[in-house]
Amino acid sequence: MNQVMVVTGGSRGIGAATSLLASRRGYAVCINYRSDADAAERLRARIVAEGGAAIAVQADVGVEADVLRLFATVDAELGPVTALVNNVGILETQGKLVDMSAERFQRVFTTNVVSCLLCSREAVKRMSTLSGGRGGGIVNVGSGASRHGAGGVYVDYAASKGAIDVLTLGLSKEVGAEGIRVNCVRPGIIYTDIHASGGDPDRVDKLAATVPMQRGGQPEEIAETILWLLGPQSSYVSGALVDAGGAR
Ligand SMILES: NC(=O)c1ccc[n+]([C@@H]2O[C@H](COP(=O)([O-])OP(=O)(O)OC[C@H]3O[C@@H](n4cnc5c(N)ncnc54)[C@H](O)[C@@H]3O)[C@@H](O)[C@H]2O)c1
Repeated sequence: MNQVMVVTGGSRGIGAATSLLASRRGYAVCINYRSDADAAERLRARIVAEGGAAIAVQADVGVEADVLRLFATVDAELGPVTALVNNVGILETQGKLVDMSAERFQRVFTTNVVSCLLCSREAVKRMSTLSGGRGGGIVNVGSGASRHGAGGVYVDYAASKGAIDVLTLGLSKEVGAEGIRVNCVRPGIIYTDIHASGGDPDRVDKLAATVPMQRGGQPEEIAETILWLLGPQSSYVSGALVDAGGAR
């Protein structure tokens, strides 16, 4: 039977690199996207042109009804999910906590944390060996920000990534007996469009200069770590928070 992966926010950045690599490693892939249908369709077509299987599904994964529709579509078109990458994440403009609204906190937590809870719940229902599933793997994309507070300029984002760490630890214990491994990769400074939303276009280069390995990372390097965490080579790894940040 097919290995089926759902990648949330899979049309660009780390999500796109993961979708492409997963296809090359034999997964049928669901590329979830929220608004960029063109990018999702281009990636889907590229995967199919390479001989892979992929679908692109629009869904805001912070919205429960969208998540239910997403997983039902995957069931119908690819079969039950065996690997989930909770990749979506948003970063708003830099700022001080005292200037942040409750709406902003809610927006960041809904996208970064509630999405992870909703998608993980739907995946576990389908993967659990206790209810007839084949087992599987979940990788949450956290951030080094949960260790260092995102430099103190996005404390809301850092707090949401702290929640992802704890969600990983707790869920890995909850589903360990159900044939499901749950891990978290915590990227450092990676060259993607997320930095454009921070309000300082030079910030990513300034941050990359602070990395002990003397460079920022590429999305493909995080994708490799994610595929490792989902693959047989990491068969006894669960509940791990894996830093991929060049020692930063
Ligand atoms: N780039 C970095 O330096 C870095 C560092 C640490 C952690 N991360 C994390 O990596 C993950 C991927 O980020 P990226 O750097 O590739 O950024 P990105 O902005 O390129 O990709 C994020 C994707 O998620 C999508 N998305 C956002 N909200 C969504 C929603 N509600 N429903 C569906 N899709 C949604 C966006 O449209 C986008 O395609 C995020 O969780 C981010 O926090 C990135």
